[in-house]
Amino acid sequence: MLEVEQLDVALGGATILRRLSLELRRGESIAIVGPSGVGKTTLLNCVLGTVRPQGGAIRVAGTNVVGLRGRALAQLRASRIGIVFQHGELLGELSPVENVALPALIAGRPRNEAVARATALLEAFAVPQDRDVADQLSGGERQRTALARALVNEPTVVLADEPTGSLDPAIRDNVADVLFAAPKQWECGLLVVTHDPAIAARADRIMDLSAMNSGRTR
Ligand SMILES: Nc1ncnc2c1ncn2[C@@H]1O[C@H](COP(=O)(O)OP(=O)(O)OP(=O)(O)O)[C@@H](O)[C@H]1O
Repeated sequence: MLEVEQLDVALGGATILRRLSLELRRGESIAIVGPSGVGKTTLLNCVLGTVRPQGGAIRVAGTNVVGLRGRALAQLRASRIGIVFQHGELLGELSPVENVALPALIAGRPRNEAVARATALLEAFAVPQDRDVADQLSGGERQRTALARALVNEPTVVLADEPTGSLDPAIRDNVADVLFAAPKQWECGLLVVTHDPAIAARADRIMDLSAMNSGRTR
């Protein structure tokens, strides 16, 4: 699903990731942990193709992201990768269904199909659908909507950067239930960056970047 092989990344003259390898399989979740500045978000950005590594390969469903540009990169990202951010990053003035359907519409799916899939995902994640705009959703509902949006194009890989970081503990657990059920339920791989040990512990595997990055120099 996702193979990272011997990844070398330097930013601003400093080595961030060195010879980093990992393999994420279908139905599996991996928590990426490590101290602030170790390169967790940088790793996600490399998978997205927004940070270009100096060396190594990142294969998403067999296609190497490294070296892909422009339209080919955008297409791979849209069809194969879903993203969940810390604060949901929904479009507040659109409805929950519109937020979730949007990536499917951009990918060229017919409107009725996009709306039907968005509606089904929101229902599965118990997000109220009678709200006019996403700004009316609670924090937990927003994150569940963001996960629905990440899944709407049936991605190979879901990347989540501190997806529960802005939630209080009771709601955090509810969002984590939905998040960690996703790989098996929707047949994708899940890469979660987190500072929260309770969230990391729910992943199938934990990778500590400070331990994995051999010979890192700052
Ligand atoms: N565009 C850039 N140019 C130079 N340095 C950068 C750039 N982007 C990130 N960095 C640096 O790379 C290092 C890794 O950043 P990254 O955001 O990946 O860390 P992180 O592990 O996700 O940290 P946190 O847990 O605080 O979010 C940091 O020292 C950061 O300042």
